[in-house]
Amino acid sequence: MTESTLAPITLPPYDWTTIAADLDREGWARLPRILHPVDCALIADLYDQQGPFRSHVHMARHGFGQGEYRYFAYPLPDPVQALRAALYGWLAPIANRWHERMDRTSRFPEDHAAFLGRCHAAGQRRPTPLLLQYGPNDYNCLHQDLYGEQVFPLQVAVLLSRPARDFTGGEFVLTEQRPRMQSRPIVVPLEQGDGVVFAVNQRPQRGTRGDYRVVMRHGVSKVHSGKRHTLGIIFHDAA
Ligand SMILES: O=C(O)CCC(=O)C(=O)O
Ligand SMILES: [Fe+2]
Repeated sequence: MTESTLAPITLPPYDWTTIAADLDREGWARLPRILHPVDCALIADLYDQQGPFRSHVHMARHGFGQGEYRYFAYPLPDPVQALRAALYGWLAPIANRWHERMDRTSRFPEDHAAFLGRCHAAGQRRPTPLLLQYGPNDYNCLHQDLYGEQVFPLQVAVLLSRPARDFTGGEFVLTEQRPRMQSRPIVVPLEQGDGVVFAVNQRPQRGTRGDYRVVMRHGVSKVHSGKRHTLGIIFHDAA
């Protein structure tokens, strides 16, 4: 199938007040049915084409886990570009509140193009949206997608495959590291087309004596059978 068969993407009418409250409380929130199953299949099918990508990473070679991913090249395929820009618009105010609560001085512009301008000026010019592919026994070690000093504190992953039908195992996992405490594990059940928005690294947590910072990481448990594809949307570009 060709890229041109991908229809324009608009976001479902989410309740962003509830999403913001979930993010504040838990550090993640579900974005149900952000992509239609047809678009999920079309985007996953891009994986085997050369054209849309700038690089190909075999995770085992870097100690990142087992499985592979490809970073999209600019210009991004329409639906990826549309999702990235639309999601940023809703997430930037939440990111700004988080920065304020964490006593960070920088604030994010309303518009994603303006934030990318800042990344590019800082030497972070390479696109970071990616397509991941996992087969049997593949997994993704806990990590943080940091690519330079410019960091947007939230990112989104969209499950493109059907759990139990296309693959088994392969759960999306988060950990939360609180000061002076052991890490807390979180499993996020996703259906095909569901997105999850989550903290890239630090986030503020409300405590009895004001806000403190917790550190989050994300990864994927071992895939037992089948093939699992994910679309990753990271808002900062890479050096
Ligand atoms: O495959 C997944 O669910 C996780 C992908 C990931 O690490 C990312 O989108 O940054
Ligand atoms: Fe990641």
